[in-house]
Amino acid sequence: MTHKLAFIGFGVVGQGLAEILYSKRQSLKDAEGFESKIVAISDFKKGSLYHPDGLDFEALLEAVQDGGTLDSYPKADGLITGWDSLETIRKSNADTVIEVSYTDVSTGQPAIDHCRAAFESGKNVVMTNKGPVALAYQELSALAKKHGVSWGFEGTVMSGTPALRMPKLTLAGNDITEIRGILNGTTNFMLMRMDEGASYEAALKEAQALGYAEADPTSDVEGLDARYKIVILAQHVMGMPLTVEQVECTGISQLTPELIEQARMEGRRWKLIATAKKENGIITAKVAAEKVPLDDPLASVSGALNAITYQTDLLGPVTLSGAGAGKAETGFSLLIDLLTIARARETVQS
Ligand SMILES: NC(=O)C1=CN([C@@H]2O[C@H](COP(=O)(O)OP(=O)(O)OC[C@H]3O[C@@H](n4cnc5c(N)ncnc54)[C@H](OP(=O)(O)O)[C@@H]3O)[C@@H](O)[C@H]2O)C=CC1
Ligand SMILES: N[C@@H](CC=O)C(=O)O
Repeated sequence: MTHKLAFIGFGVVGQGLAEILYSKRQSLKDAEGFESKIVAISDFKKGSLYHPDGLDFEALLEAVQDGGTLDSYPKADGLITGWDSLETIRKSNADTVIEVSYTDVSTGQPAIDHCRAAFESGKNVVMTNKGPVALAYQELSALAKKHGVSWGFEGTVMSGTPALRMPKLTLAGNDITEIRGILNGTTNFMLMRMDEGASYEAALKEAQALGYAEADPTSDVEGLDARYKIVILAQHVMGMPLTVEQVECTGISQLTPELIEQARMEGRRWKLIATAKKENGIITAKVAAEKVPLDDPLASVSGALNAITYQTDLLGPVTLSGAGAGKAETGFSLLIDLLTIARARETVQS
């Protein structure tokens, strides 16, 4: 069967997934039996399109990448324009909603409502938006279950690097007592560039141009994005209730060239580290810039790479390193969530 997709948001990550689905369509069909079509896109400024028979991948990407909007997409019989996000979720014939709108770090909205509307309409959601997972994990997990649909959010932590799926599947049976890692690509990239002599402002601009930063980069530089991610890890991987407010949080905006130089003289490097620790059934978590010694494995994680160490009772420390942000890297996280849904559907049908 062909998977019918509705995109809410069509920025860096949305286009990243669309490019992968188009460029790998044959190999996905051959290797996985996976076929998809985009039936709808609803984006604030770029516009909204819906066609129940599917939109043309190439024409969509050409319109948005050449003109910045979907306005030049060819008009065809049956094409509907102008639906907002909730209309698109409720009225389209999609079976899966791809939620790739902005992460709102105060309320998680409107993405939480997007998930509610999708689940209540019997649609799966795959998303990279961290708000709903960090702020409404219990409610939305229960709602998806009640409606018999799937909720995938691998890309909310470390883009396509399997920071959620790897521990849940392959470390199952372990007690994970501590998680420590570099969870934000923008700040890790900025710290590398500042260590090389770039100014804070220039380093941030570069990270934005490379598609790593949040729409409001305050979330990156003040540690709010990493705070959401450690909350997601605590809830989903450690199975511990943790709220955003319980996580002490500082970012990197206070780091001056002098502080960076001083760390270098001490044989250390600044890194934005997120930690969650479980002791006697109580979880504590924080996000803060730390001067790590050069022999700490996290010291050599550079650019937009991220790394995470899971402290397990049966295996000891297990470290995973890989991309933390980026267009194709995060587009891939949505693909693996889609393939997981497709494989489960095949298993049920066979
Ligand atoms: N970039 C990355 O490397 C990663 C990003 N993420 C997360 O993925 C999500 C998407 O990121 P990214 O693609 O980089 O962000 P972009 O800002 O490039 O794209 C977001 C798109 O969503 C649109 N949008 C925002 N709110 C709505 C809404 N309510 N309805 C319809 N469209 C909306 C925006 O519209 P417009 O701008 O046209 O007004 C924009 O085109 C974010 O939540 C981010 O936190 C997660 C992991 C990595
Ligand atoms: N802005 C985020 C994007 C991925 O979550 C980051 O830089 O890590």
